[in-house]
Amino acid sequence: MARPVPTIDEIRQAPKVLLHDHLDGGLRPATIIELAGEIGYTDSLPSTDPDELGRWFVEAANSGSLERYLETFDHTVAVMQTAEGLQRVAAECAEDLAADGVVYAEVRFAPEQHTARGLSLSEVVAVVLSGFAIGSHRAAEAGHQIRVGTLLTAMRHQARSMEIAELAVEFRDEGVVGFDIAGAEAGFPPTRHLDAFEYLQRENFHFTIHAGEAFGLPSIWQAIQWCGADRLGHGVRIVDDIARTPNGHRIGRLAQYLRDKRIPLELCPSSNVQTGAAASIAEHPIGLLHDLRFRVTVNTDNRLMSGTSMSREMALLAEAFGYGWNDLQWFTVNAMKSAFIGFDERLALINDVIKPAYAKLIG
Ligand SMILES: O=c1[nH]cnc2c1ncn2[C@@H]1O[C@H](CO)[C@@H](O)[C@H]1O
Ligand SMILES: [Zn+2]
Repeated sequence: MARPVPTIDEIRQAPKVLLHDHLDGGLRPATIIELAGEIGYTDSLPSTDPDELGRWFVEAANSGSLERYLETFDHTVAVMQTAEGLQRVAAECAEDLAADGVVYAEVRFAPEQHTARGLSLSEVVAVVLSGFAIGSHRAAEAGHQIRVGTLLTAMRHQARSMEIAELAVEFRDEGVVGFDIAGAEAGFPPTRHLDAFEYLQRENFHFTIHAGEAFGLPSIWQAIQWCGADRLGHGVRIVDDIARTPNGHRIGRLAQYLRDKRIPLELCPSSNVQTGAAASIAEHPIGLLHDLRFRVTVNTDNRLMSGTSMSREMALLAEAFGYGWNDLQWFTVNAMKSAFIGFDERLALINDVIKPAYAKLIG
């Protein structure tokens, strides 16, 4: 008899690892409303009822286009402009992830978007880091251990990536573990930011690049072969380089390279359905990429805009593809192996936290 698929409540109890989560895409609706009140932004909000506001974000983000999806961030970014606001949002992020059973998370945000009310880039980074520390501490007191690493994002349509890369390196001993570029993909190839990526490589630093989400193989190819990305944010369109044949699959050279080099794909199922990168969860290329043993990881992207959590993303996949605990452990270990913290720390989390917990679940 087939084993029942794990339920969301069971999955919440299992340790999970999240590599792709945006700080400005994960606010609690009630917090947005309170922060808006403090800075005089209330009249610009689509609703002042938390439940209604939460639904508004999901519906507005269900646009089928990345550009329209990204417009919803105007409201979250607007209320993340003060030291207190940023610290609170970061602390709640750590608490929410920990309560969902995430034991290690890399959370990203773009410092350049949070200076509208006079904070400097360094002040923005410092208060977010302190917020993560506060939230992780509170989570531990509530019985949930979490470690949060920070990624600094540069916006790909802007020209500040070198400055943000330097900022990331400046804070490397304070909790910033990597760098990223995000924003609209079509028309803004990663090679526009080559100087920043070359600088990061010279500094022996880590970076991921949003690529292969709203644009296809050329974007992925540039991110890996020109820019030297350690991981791919989404990368889902790598399936364009895989053809079904009567006997199996023909894997093109770029896809083969990613698979051979174990390049991690930060896949975000619900987000991809909302932006039109996948038709549905059941048709999401993660099924094929998992079967072909690419280095697949499961991520939330934006919990607010997708009305989701790490446990929910895993539960949706378990339901759609019949995944059991072995598969969920595989995704989790893949993610931990691909994290930007040191090898010793990754190994300790795999051996001391992840594997013992899944051993019990697998039974
Ligand atoms: O899936 C995505 N693709 C590209 N850009 C994104 C995605 N999600 C969020 N952002 C962008 O990243 C900024 C910093 O966190 C957000 O403000 C948003 O504009
Ligand atoms: Zn993203």
